Amino acid sequence: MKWSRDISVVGCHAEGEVGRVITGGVLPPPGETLFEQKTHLQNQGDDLRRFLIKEPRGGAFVHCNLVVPPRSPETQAGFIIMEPTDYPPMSGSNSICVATVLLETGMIAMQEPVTHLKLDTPGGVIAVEAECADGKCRSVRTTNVPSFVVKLDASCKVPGVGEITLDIAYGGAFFAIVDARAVGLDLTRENARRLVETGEAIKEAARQQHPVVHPENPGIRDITFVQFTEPVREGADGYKEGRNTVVISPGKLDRSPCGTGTSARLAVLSARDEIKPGETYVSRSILDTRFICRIEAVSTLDDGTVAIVPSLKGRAWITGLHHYGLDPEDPFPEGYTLTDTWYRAL
Ligand SMILES: O=C([O-])C1=[NH+]CCC1
Repeated sequence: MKWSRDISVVGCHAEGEVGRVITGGVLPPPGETLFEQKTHLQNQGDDLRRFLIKEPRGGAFVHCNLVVPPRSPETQAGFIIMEPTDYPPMSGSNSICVATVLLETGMIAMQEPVTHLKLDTPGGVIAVEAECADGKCRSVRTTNVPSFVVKLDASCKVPGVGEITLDIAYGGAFFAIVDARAVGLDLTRENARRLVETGEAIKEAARQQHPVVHPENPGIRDITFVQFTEPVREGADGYKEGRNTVVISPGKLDRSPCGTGTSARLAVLSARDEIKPGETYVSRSILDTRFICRIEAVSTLDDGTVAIVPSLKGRAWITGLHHYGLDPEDPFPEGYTLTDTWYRAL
């Protein structure tokens, strides 16, 4: 066997959402910050993402996280999130996968019963609290970056859908949040393809009609995801509970409750005075997996925007240890896609 590339990857999923973790074979990209490193990868090193996420080594369901040395003070490691078409600044399910892999593979020493970490991401520093026992992470609580509302009840004209109302908020990426009833779709597995098609149409229209930029980082801009929601109700355990599903381009649903999407939704609920700091909120996915969430604090951005600091707790499971190699004669060194599983050509 003669490979020109040999990349070590730990397979993992958090509450059903795949979050593979690159643990070897890739040097850190240049850059003084994780955001600069992410930008370098995006602009000059995207072959890594294509090699691992496109077929035949990946698929439209794959997310990959590159572990890099920390850049911010007091952090123990950093990670850069690579998705089927994007490099989001932060990701809840991926943060739970990365923390679980770092601790269960011993890259960072596990402390039982609780390990506290600070991890560096392109969207900022996040705090992680992992409940550990017998060498395993039983749960991971991530305290996310400040999340805030951009617009409530914005109008959006969507070809093939009509005029709808949506909220726009940031939770580590920008989300257009739509009540699923407005498009006549229930959040069921059977509706997955229709939710994706409708969500992608809404995303394109919302990006054009509602351009957004992060007040503290002009490099973080544009709506990345559409989140469909069901109304908040009281769950069986007495906590407020809301189901959602997030559409991830080019064409899949987040199988987890989506930590950044839930963070954006909590910012909207807080702005509408429908949830208080410290109150438990259960976010459920289309698979009915759960993140247990809270608003940990209320803060203000540099421009005076009111923000919340949300946390989400869930669990990840390691599914395999992989070496992805490139045979110099492989005809697909940067992979390929077909619209049968990728929904649209890339
Ligand atoms: O949990 C999260 O924030 C996400 N999961 C996949 C895309 C973003």
